[in-house]
Amino acid sequence: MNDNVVAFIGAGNMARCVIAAMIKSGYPASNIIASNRTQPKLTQLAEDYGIRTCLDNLEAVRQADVIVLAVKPQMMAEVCQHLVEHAPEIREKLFVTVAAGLPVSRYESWLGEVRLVRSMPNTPSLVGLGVTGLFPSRCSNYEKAFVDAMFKGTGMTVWLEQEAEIDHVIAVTGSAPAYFFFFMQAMQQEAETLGFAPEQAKKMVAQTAMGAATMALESQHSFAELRSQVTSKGGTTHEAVTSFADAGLETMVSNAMQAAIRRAREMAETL
Ligand SMILES: NC(=O)C1=CN([C@@H]2O[C@H](COP(=O)(O)OP(=O)(O)OC[C@H]3O[C@@H](n4cnc5c(N)ncnc54)[C@H](OP(=O)(O)O)[C@@H]3O)[C@@H](O)[C@H]2O)C=CC1
Ligand SMILES: O=C(O)[C@@H]1CCC=N1
Repeated sequence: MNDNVVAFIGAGNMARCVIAAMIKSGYPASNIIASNRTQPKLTQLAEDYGIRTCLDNLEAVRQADVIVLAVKPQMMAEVCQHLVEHAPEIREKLFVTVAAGLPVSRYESWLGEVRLVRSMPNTPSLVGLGVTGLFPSRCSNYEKAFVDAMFKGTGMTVWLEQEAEIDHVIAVTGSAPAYFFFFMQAMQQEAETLGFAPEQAKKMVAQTAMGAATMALESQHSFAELRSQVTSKGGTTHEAVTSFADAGLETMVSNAMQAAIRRAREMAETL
């Protein structure tokens, strides 16, 4: 499987996350190539992971068995149409896309009836603690197994039966690191107001988040039970949590997740 050459078109945040995961799980750097419209990120990727890079998307896809489309959704039509116009033979290759919003039918309108996996990783993939949702179209079992292995190093993979579930994965895991970062940012700000130095406050908050997440993963208890273990009757946590509840935390979270789903659907209609 490691003989397949994988080309990343677009070498931004998400390409970097997946490349890091592949290298970590032992994929040969010589079989990974990234192309980007500008040089700086390519130089960094080559330095960090020893992969091959180029500035020409066509050069990258011509060498590849698997093509990972990792540009922003707004750029995808232009990128796909350029590839297929100048290298129509790539229609025979396996495509993987990381883009939010764009449905399989849109890729088929640009590329024809290609074999494609829609993926939705998240940024913690960079440290092997991500979650990636995967939806296959026209793929063989071998190709699904290959893509699963490609993303295994991102952390956890979840194969989906319905394409619409990709939008749910966006809300639950794809966009979600930002929710936690926002929460931690707010906690750090308050910790600094209380007098902790910025670096110290950041570490205290992040360590607490990691501790809580690790406990949740290792424990059989529900989130509600774990929360109640922290909450002494008549104590401090009760006051803090009641303040969140009174401010409508659950509704806020639900609204935010639904907003992410709505935007993914809008993108599917407008891009
Ligand atoms: N960030 C995230 O958490 C997640 C993102 N995604 C999806 O991943 C995709 C990429 O997002 P992200 O990595 O954050 O975005 P980035 O902006 O970091 O990366 C996109 C890259 O594409 C390059 N690019 C743009 N146009 C072209 C082109 N014509 N040819 C070659 N390269 C090009 C850009 O180059 P330049 O350096 O010149 O700008 C940039 O490096 C999006 O579709 C997004 O929906 C999916 C899951 C999570
Ligand atoms: O914000 C976005 O559109 C992308 C998809 C999920 C995370 N980042």
